Formats: sequence, structure tokens, C-alpha cells
Amino acid sequence: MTMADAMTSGPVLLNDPLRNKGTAFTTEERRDSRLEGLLPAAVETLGRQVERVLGHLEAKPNDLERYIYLQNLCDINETLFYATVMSDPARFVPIVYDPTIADACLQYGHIFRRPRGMYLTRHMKGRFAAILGNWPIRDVRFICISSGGRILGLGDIGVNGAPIPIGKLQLYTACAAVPPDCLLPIHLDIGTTNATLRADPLYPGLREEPPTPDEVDALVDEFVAAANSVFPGVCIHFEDWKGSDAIRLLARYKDEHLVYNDDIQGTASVTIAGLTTALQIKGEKLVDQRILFAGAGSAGIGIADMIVEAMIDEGLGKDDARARISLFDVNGLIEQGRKDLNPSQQAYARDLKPTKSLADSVELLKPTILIGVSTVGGLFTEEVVRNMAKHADRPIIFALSNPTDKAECTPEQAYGWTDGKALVATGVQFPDVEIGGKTFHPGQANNFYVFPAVGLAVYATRPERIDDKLFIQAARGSADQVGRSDRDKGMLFPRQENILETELTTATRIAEYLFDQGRATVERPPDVRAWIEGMIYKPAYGASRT
Ligand SMILES: NC(=O)C1=CN([C@@H]2O[C@H](COP(=O)(O)OP(=O)(O)OC[C@H]3O[C@@H](n4cnc5c(N)ncnc54)[C@H](OP(=O)(O)O)[C@@H]3O)[C@@H](O)[C@H]2O)C=CC1
Ligand SMILES: CC(=O)C(=O)O
Ligand SMILES: [Mg+2]
Repeated sequence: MTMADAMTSGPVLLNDPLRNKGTAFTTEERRDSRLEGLLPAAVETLGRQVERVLGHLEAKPNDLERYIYLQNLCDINETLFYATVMSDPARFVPIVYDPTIADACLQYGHIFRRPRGMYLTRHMKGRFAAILGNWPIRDVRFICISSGGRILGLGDIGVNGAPIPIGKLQLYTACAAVPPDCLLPIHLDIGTTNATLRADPLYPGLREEPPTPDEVDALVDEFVAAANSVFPGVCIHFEDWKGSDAIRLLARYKDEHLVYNDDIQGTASVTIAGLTTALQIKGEKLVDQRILFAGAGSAGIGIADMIVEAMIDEGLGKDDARARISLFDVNGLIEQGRKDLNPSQQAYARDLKPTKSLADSVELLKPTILIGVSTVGGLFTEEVVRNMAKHADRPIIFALSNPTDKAECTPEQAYGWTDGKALVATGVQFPDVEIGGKTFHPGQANNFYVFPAVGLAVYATRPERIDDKLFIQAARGSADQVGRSDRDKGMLFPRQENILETELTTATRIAEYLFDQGRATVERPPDVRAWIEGMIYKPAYGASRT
């Protein structure tokens, strides 16, 4: 047996998650690849294997255990992992992603089994390109990278945030069928401000305070250059950085490199998608709304800025558009007397008296839309929500902070305190609510309706840059897929059980936009949808590109 044979057969093949088929290896494959004697006799179909996995999952006591089991499966047999998750996305997306992933992050050092993706540290500075070369696959199309500086609403948890880039990229495949072998999750370990984690003996990251913003910029500059040289044409997806880092780094790279920030642009897009549907239900226009944000960080500013773009598209001037938006953060209403504002927030400072009360701000501003991106569970009190209903017939209330216990209010509260009048969305999926014999279906405004579709469109068309207008297209693509009968039930987003169809449709729209703008670097096919469908990943043995 040659060394090459040994590397592609026998136990090595069984331990390669991209090519392992487990009990699905045929009799011939077992003979040809030196697998005889290494597997039980039965030759099973992928469907039968999925059935067994579903049984295992059913027997687990909670979703964190299901998460651990599924990640382990992904390490052993990626095809079986994706076949399982894609068999029932409405059930499994909340397990491999938000909200279960929050528990996985909190417990990361304790539940750690195997590394996944790459872990760069600030001490590797000067060697990032050489180290990225250790990744075994050259055709990497997407890197999702986090520093762990603001993971969901959990704050700075350093390398415990590593499951987030992993989970985001798993959704590229599970929701939009982007081939998994072109995806590389990376944690950039710059240290953590979290002293409790630094003191935990099982914490698997650097036990240091993070460096200054200038040093962070120097690290990320080197990383972006290295990623582009080792993986030409790669798209870098920034996720869950500290808010100020997120905004600064996106501004630094967006005009020069193929990058995007999901918390800023993806979240803005999904919020505009939900608002578009909610306003269709109300028969109103975005330009006629008054919008108040609770939270003025990367998500709040990202959504506000993109709403301004969308209002400009509807014919409003920039100043008039900004005047329709107000923000409220940990120090109260963002008004012109505030001395602690960054330039992005300053643009929205109102000529109003200071107030530290959100309920009073609602009274004063009479918003028709209230958006929570504050990381503070329960911030939308009964008084806040009732004040919304005083000034708007059908107030739009989006409590977007994650995970579940960080939601600014629950749908039950928002519907209950407004006698069922509110149009409601939250960052995670909450159950339906019954009030007075009527069933309400709260929307899940989570950027997973957008970033996988963006990934698929970018994968297909290979643009050199992507911009905010693309994310507005994605928002319209998602909103257009909520049919009238679903809108009549108060639904604001497409149904999750059809997520692949939804993301394919949105990706087609984004790809068409990129072709129309002359941004795609590949030739336009006659039928964009059929062309994209021809390149998507299907969870079947032999489907891997490598
Ligand atoms: N549903 C979805 O798809 C998404 C949801 N999110 C969620 O949004 C939340 C915020 O994310 P992001 O903007 O990136 O985080 P940031 O840390 O950048 O921003 C948080 C903002 O909330 C403010 N804040 C803190 N406490 C309060 C308070 N008591 N009242 C009002 N505002 C407060 C902060 O003020 P200060 O900075 O002064 O402390 C800051 O402006 C997270 O929970 C995240 O999970 C994010 C992206 C997508
Ligand atoms: C969903 C997401 O990206 C967040 O909560 O940060
Ligand atoms: Mg995020």
C-alpha cells in the first residue's frame, strides 16, 4: 500500500468528515478502500442513517446536549450532519444556532471536544499568512471571523464565542446550500475583558486584556491582507465584534475588500424585511414612520443607517430621513447635549431635553416603530409598550436582542399589553400567542434570513465588493416571499420550514442585482435561478467538491 493509498482509504477515510460515509459505504467501496472489517455488515442508505440520528437526538435530555451531539456528528460525517439539519430546519436551526448556541458559548471551555476552523491569536502577528496556509483546503470562499467581543447579548466572552462563526457558516449550508468545504470559521483571540472567564481553569483562550483599538486595527489589517493572499477572492464576514470595533472595521475595509458585517448589514436587512411586511399589513410607507431604537451600537446604528438609505430610495432627503429616527442607549435619549456620542450616533442626536426614561422617550417622540437592540432583557416594560399603543393604532415592536432571556419583551407581553394590536418580531422564535380566541404568530427577525442568501449569491457571482444596497435588495427579496394569507395572520417573515426555498429566491434576487450593477465577475447566465440551483450543495454522499 502506498502512502497515498493509506491517506485515502481505511481508517483515514473513516476519519475524514468530508468523505466518510460510515455504514453507507457500499460493498465495492469497502473492498476497494480497505474498509472491510472496519464496519458492521449492513450497508445503509443516508436516509436510514438520518433516522438513527433522529432517534439519538430524541433521546437527549436538552438542546445543549443535542448541540454537542450534532457538532460531534459534523466532525465525523458532514454529509450526515447536513442531511439531518436540512431534514427539518425549523427544528434544527435553533439547535445549531440561536438560541442554543448561546449556551454552547457560555459553556465552550467545558464542553470542548475538538477544534473546528482556525484559532489565530494576537501573538501570531507577523505570521498570519503562513498560519492560514495550515488550513488544508485552498478554495476557501468565506471566512466568518469574530473576536468574541460581543457575542449575542452575552458581552465579551473571548474564545468562548468560537461557536458563533462555526454556527453562522453552518447556516450558509443548512439554509442556503453553500458547499460546506469552502467555509472557514476563525476566532481571532485578542484576549478578553471577562475576568471570570480568564480565571476559569478550563477557559481555552488567551488570559489577557484586549489591546487598544489601534492594535486591533493593525492585527485585522494583517489578517485581511493574509486572508486575501492565501485565499484569493475570499469574502470576509465579520460577526459579533465589540460594537465600536465592528463599526470601525467595516468602514475601514468595505470599499477596498470583499467584506461585510452581519450584525450591521445583515441585521439591518432582516429588520427592513420585517418592517416592509409589517407596513404592507398596515398599508403605510416607511417614510411616514417615526422610529425609536433602544440600543445604539453596531446593530442599532447599522439598522438606522440602512433605514435612511431605504427612505432615500423612497424619495426622502437624507436629513429628513434621519430626523424620523431617534436612538436611546444606556445613558438615555441621544440628544445634542450628550458629550459621549461617537460620530455615527451624533448624526441622530435630537434637539431635545435629556431623558433617561425609555417610557418618557416614547411619550415624547410618539414612535410608530420601536426596535430593541440593547442586549437588555425586559427593557420594554408594560409602560413602554402601552405608551407605544397610545400613539399608534398598530405599533410595530421588534425586540431583537439575543438570546431568549435578552429579548426586550416577549411576544406574549407585546400582544397582551396592546390588546393584540402590535406587530411583533423577536430575535429568536417564540411560540404562538393566544389572546381572546385569536392566534398570533410572532416573527423571528434574525439575520439568518439574509446572510446565507448573501453567501450563496456571492458564491455564485464572485463580486469584488458588496454594499448596503445589496442588503436592501435582500430585505425586499425576503419580504416579497410572505404571502397575503400569512400576512393576514400577522406573519412578518417567510416560513422557516421552507428556508432553503426562501434563501434561494433571495439569493437569486441578490445575484440579479449584482449582474445588473456589473459587479459579478462571472458571465450572466440566461436563467440565474436555474444556474444557482445547479451549483448548490445537496447533502448526498459524493457531493463534496474536494
Ligand atoms: N436579531 C438579530 O438578528 C440580531 C440581534 N442582535 C442583538 O442586538 C443586541 C445588540 O447588538 P449590538 O448592537 O451589536 O451590540 P452593541 O454592544 O454594539 O450595542 C448595544 C447597545 O445597547 C445599549 N444599551 C446597553 N444597555 C442599555 C439600556 N439599559 N438601555 C438602552 N440601551 C442600552 C448600549 O449602550 P452603551 O454602548 O452606551 O453601553 C449600546 O448602544 C445583542 O443582544 C444582539 O444579540 C444583533 C445582531 C442581530
Ligand atoms: C443574531 C446575531 O447575529 C446576534 O444576535 O448577534
Ligand atoms: Mg451576531
